[in-house]
Amino acid sequence: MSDPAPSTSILVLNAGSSSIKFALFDDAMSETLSGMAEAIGGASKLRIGDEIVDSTLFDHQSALQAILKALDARGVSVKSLRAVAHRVVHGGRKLTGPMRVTPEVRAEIANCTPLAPLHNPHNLAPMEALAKIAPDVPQFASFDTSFHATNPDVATRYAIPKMMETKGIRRYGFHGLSYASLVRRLPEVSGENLPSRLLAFHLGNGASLCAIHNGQSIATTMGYSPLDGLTMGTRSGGIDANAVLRLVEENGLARTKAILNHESGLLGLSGGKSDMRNLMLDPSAESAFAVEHFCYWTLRHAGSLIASLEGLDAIAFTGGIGENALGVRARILRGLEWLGVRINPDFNHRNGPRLHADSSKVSVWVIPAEEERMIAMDAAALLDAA
Ligand SMILES: Nc1ncnc2c1ncn2[C@@H]1O[C@H](COP(=O)(O)OP(=O)(O)O)[C@@H](O)[C@H]1O
Ligand SMILES: CC(=O)OP(=O)(O)O
Ligand SMILES: [Mg+2]
Repeated sequence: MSDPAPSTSILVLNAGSSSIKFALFDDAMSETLSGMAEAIGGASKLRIGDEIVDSTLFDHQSALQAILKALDARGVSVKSLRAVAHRVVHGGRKLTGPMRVTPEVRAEIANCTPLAPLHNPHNLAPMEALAKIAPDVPQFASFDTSFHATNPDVATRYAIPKMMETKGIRRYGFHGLSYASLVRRLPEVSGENLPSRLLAFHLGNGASLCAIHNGQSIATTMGYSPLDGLTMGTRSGGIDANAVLRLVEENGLARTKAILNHESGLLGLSGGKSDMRNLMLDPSAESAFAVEHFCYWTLRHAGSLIASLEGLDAIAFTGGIGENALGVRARILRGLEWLGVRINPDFNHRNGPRLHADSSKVSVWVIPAEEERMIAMDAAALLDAA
């Protein structure tokens, strides 16, 4: 990697529910520096390249401070950046494509916080902090929801009265920046045209699937918020609305929100572990059940999306679990053997990029999520157009 070139660099901040990933891109869109604050609030680490520079990150705010300090120590001053570009998880109905961050945009992102409580506050806080520290540096936002704008109404409408729909109670879908980067990268990695019927598995702390038809999202497992669909690190995934109402009656609104967003999923099932790496190392029956629940529900949802695609040509895994947890991938792919999926175990051990055996009727790939590059490309296009 070349030296970071601060004055022409775009800094990308990608705050997930358990991590802040960051990367610097130069004018030629080469990544000059990247890192990640991971497992924030738990066994946290701040990594820059292969170096671990800090390990006590209590929350997203202290993680951001540690990132800015580490960048400064490497000669990268935020004040001299060309731009800072952010991932924003929920743009709601109004924020539908990449845009410059203005006070009005920040207010709308704040309005969408109830729809993505684990994410939007962490996306917004760095924008506000940087607007104070470096007011002259332009900031841009790219939205996880945008990629799913191509979903047909029948996929996005809940079967509830029209009045609710006009208030924005509908399915949006998330991880769109990851899926958009996967659509861009898959032909480059595979050396083949983009498959027509592609099922993408974004398996991270948050997890979702996306049915991609000729490069466009037609269905996805997350809905109104990133709570729906698969079993996740701390989120329940799909749960009957009447069960939620009963939880609210018995525990109140605030407690129920905390239970479903922060205390459920792998954490709730295992009795304390949300991190797939830790779960896979733990021999307890609870941890094994949590991993099986994750795989089983991923498969149940995969079946639904394969039906929406009317068949399947290719599968791609991405996200921290999708890219690294070979046992989870093997279990999920075993559950798809009825479709003619066959993998080469050696390829799976090497984390791909190709996983399928020659005899497979469906091609299977591991494509590292490049959300940061996608966000930097969006910001560069807006800067060039200005
Ligand atoms: N080598 C690995 N083996 C198994 N799981 C892994 C590995 N590396 C990362 N993970 C899992 O990936 C998840 C985090 O994924 P990531 O996409 O980084 O999350 P976020 O949703 O915060 O962006 C965690 O459950 C973590 O344990
Ligand atoms: C939308 C979402 O769940 O994001 P993450 O996986 O980064 O938590
Ligand atoms: Mg993520």
